[in-house]
Amino acid sequence: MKRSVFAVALNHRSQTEAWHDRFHQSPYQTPPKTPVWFIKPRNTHRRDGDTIALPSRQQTFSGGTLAVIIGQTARKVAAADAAAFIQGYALANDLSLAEESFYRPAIKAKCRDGFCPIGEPAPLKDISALEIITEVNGVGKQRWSTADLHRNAAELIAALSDFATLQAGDVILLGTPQQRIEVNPGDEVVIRAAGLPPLHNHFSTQAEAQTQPEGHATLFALGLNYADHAAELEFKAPEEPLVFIKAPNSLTGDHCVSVRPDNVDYMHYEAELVVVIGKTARNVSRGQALEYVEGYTLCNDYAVRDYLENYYRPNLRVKSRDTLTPLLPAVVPRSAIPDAQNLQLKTFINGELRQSGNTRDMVFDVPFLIAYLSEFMTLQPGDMIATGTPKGLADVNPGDEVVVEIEGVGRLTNRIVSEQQFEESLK
Ligand SMILES: O=C(O)C/C=C\CC(=O)C(=O)O
Ligand SMILES: [Mg+2]
Repeated sequence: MKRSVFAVALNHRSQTEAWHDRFHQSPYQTPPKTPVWFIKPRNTHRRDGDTIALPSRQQTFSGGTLAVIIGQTARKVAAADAAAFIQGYALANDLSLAEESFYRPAIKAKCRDGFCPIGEPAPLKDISALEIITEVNGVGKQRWSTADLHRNAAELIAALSDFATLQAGDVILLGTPQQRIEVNPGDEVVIRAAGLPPLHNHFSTQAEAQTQPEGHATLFALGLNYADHAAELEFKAPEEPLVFIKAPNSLTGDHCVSVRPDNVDYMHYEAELVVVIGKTARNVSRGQALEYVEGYTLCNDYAVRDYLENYYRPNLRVKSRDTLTPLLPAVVPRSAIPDAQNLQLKTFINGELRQSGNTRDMVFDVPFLIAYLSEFMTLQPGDMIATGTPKGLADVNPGDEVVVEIEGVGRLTNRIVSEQQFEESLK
């Protein structure tokens, strides 16, 4: 079953109390206005009873939480109606390295292999004050209540489905308290809550590789991976890849529409080379990395800058909106692209050239990115890496035709429509 696992940070009162002063300082400036979403991609997914390998020389923390399972397609659902879209609940463990910052997406801390085991589902009538208990080696270590969450399941379904259409089987993790329990190799951890099957996992230094990953292919994206684009946004080029994950609901195809939300000031295009993984990659060296590439395609990584907040920036509400990742379906085999680090990228708006760059200007090249990600995540065939965009961004408006073209890879055309036009088209 293909599914997406969404999670939310800073949703527990103990977290916002602990971070209160920091929220008013750089880089955050103000407390988050909207849920701080992140994605637990398919390499993190495990089941009850699975053994989970812990990274060496780094502290890993348990994050027992409640998972809400979506039962039917949910698009722009009001909180008052959300119950009809909930199939059931399960226990989950949102494992993480230390949460030292909420500014940029925490891929290395939260998306490591096995960092999201989810238990068996069951229906529950009332989760308004459900106690989530964590036991380590048979000893109760943590107990927290869903009554202390800022947003409940219905409110989170409403917030997420407002910009990302959810499908049956999708999951939302409701959050974790500030205090986290450290887990070590040899530990047996059980997450319990009344009315739900417990979630048992053994932790070790080694674990069997994930056989058939269940979730959607992961679409990684790079922020500020061209120094000239970083400069135009008044950032320095990052010293480590700025990786975020785009949700599959945002994908659309060639000659499709992309929806510009009404009442926003700035939605811009981003021409990007996309690498498609062709075979399972884990701990791959930079020198071997291209052997794991099936081929290349291209995407338009649109962004609605009005929705940027300094929490897991760029946040899902900016980058994972329905229809805002047009992707060329055809993949050009690696053999046909002798040097992916020397390709011209162009964007045309209504026939006028507006963006032009070359993949040689990437801050982190394709082999580096594959080696970097595969050091802590198993990359599977079908996973993709959108490698960032060069400078030359501009606003787009309803009626605009946007063409992204990458030398030797292809040409992707899409048209901008308003939210109102799009809603009309669905009737
Ligand atoms: O934080 C920002 O303003 C920019 C983040 C991502 C930009 C992006 O998608 C790209 O550089 O490509
Ligand atoms: Mg981008």
